[in-house]
Amino acid sequence: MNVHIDSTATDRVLAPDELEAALRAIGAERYHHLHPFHRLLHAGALTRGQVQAWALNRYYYQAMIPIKDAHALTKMPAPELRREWRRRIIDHDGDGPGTGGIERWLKLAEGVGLDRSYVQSTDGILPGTRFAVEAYVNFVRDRLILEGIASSLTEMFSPGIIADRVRGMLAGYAFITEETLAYFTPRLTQAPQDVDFALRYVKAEARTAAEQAAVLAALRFKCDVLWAQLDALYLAYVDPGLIPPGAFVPAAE
Ligand SMILES: O=C(O)c1cc(C(=O)O)c2c(n1)C(=O)C(=O)c1cc(C(=O)O)[nH]c1-2
Repeated sequence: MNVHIDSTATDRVLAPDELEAALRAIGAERYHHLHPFHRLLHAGALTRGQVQAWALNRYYYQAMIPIKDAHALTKMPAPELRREWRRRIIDHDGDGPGTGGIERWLKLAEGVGLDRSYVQSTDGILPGTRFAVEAYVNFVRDRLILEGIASSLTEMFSPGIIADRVRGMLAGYAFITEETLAYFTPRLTQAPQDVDFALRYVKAEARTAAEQAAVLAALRFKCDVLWAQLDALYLAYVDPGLIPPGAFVPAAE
């Protein structure tokens, strides 16, 4: 698979710290903390049904992350790379029944009043969620490992939004407790650990202008994956409220 050259790239090779600054600038401009759906969610401005729609749809992202990471593993020739990356799969899948991020997300979904088996079926998710999440999995499957690792770097920006979310949701919704949001607590340490490795890898391995352009494009793509999921939620459950056939319909409140 070829490296994809971004039309906005310059020919100049960036110093590693310049590359990091360019990655951070993408987050400042495009990360999903800026999306109107998140602003409403974190401000306590949504109904319980809208919060349920968010939890239900985001489950699909959570459930597919280890599949995405398993694709990444198949492209890693070195044991030390795989050792680092397989930790991510364990973070999400756990190392036994009842453990791991996916299980904690199911608890969050149950905590907001959803049925666990309905969530696991993914029957009620939006088409936009499905297509965006699958685009991420396919991206990591089909592109270079450098691009796959770079696409995980949205996690550079997640501790900030997670802290805002937990604070805002606890303050804004009577039906949310700290226990409901327990998913997010370990993410505050896991995400920086993930990023530490991925950022070092990308800064060391993206040596040509074309590789650096591919890394920047991968992060923009991933911001789009996250943004598109929130667009789908906003359109279906906020404004204009176009719920696609077969998707989750909140109970009247
Ligand atoms: O709550 C968030 O806003 C948020 C964002 C992201 C992200 O930036 O992709 C991830 C997560 N959470 C998360 O919990 C998570 O496990 C995760 C894995 C990945 C990835 O790309 O491998 N991103 C994220």
